[in-house]
Amino acid sequence: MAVSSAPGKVYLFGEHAVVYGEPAVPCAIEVRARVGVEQRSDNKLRIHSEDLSLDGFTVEYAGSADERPDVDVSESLLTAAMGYVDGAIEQVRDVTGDDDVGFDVTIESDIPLGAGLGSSAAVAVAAIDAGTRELGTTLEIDELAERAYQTEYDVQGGQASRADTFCSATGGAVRVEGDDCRSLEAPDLPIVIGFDGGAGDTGELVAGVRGLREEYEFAADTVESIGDIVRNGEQALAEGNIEELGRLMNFNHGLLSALGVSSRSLDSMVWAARDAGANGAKLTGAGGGGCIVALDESDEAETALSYTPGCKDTFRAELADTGVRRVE
Ligand SMILES: Nc1ncnc2c1ncn2[C@@H]1O[C@H](COP(=O)(O)OP(=O)(O)O)[C@@H](O)[C@H]1O
Ligand SMILES: C[C@@](O)(CCOP(=O)(O)O)CC(=O)O
Ligand SMILES: [Mg+2]
Repeated sequence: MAVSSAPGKVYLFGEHAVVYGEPAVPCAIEVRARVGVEQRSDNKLRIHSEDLSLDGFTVEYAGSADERPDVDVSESLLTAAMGYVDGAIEQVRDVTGDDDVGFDVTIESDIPLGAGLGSSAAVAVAAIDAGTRELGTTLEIDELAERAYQTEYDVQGGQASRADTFCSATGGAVRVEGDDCRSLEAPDLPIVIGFDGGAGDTGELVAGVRGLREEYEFAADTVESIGDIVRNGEQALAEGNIEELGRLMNFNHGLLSALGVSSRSLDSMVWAARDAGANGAKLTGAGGGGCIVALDESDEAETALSYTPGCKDTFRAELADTGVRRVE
């Protein structure tokens, strides 16, 4: 068996706009998905996941949808849950040229699902890395990131950026603009996360922004303005200017909100953090529900969030310097 782990991430700036070629700056954080992959003697795929928003489940099937057995979870949840793992295993088969190989896949994840912390990218990166290693191939990080991106692209209906997957594969802070992906020097940032306990559907939210952008020129301009914020944000990050980073994050949240991807609970967590003196706060990832990211050196934002109705969990996140980790 091969086991790999990969980190989740927060977006300092640029989610959604990055799908249309604007730059984005995500940072990997120390919450991880661990995926174990073991080759089977038949061609079946067995997926066991411990940390979905259900009590864990196991499915075993031979690859085609109609061969999937009934399990005690809703069809939509199961399809969503298996999409990324199926896609990752497709990539493993493509690398090794072995189309008939079966696997037992075990997923353990600390990353809340669908909450904007990049659980999908972490699962795809770790599964492709462990699966290819199980068959004797160790991928270069760039190829691993590219193949994980292909998985997200396929599952999200052809609407995805390379930001999450590159960040999860390489770790640290990164800058992604189209297919140009690079690592950035970043100071140790005082990152605080607030989580409303909910989730958003990435594919649907991306489609919503796409629709607005096609319908209104001002929505397209809003997407471009997010790109301008990111370019300023890179400068502030290089200078370690936390005040400026916070101000730009606030601005970025406002534009995401204008694009319809915030929610009442995300907005209340953002305001709770700001009122408590955070340098800035914004939603992270696709939005709709899930997490906000704030910058605050003191404990005030975390304390305020813990008393905020609608905030289910709050914690400080360490930057993850390492991306994919080859555990076994
Ligand atoms: N522990 C897990 N086990 C199986 N699949 C997972 C797990 N964590 C995440 N996933 C996959 O990732 C999807 C969520 O990804 P997405 O909607 O992009 O949100 P995010 O990446 O912000 O968490 C889930 O529907 C599931 O397919
Ligand atoms: C909205 C988007 O920019 C980020 C989605 O992040 P997450 O899956 O919600 O963590 C989509 C993408 O870049 O593929
Ligand atoms: Mg995702």
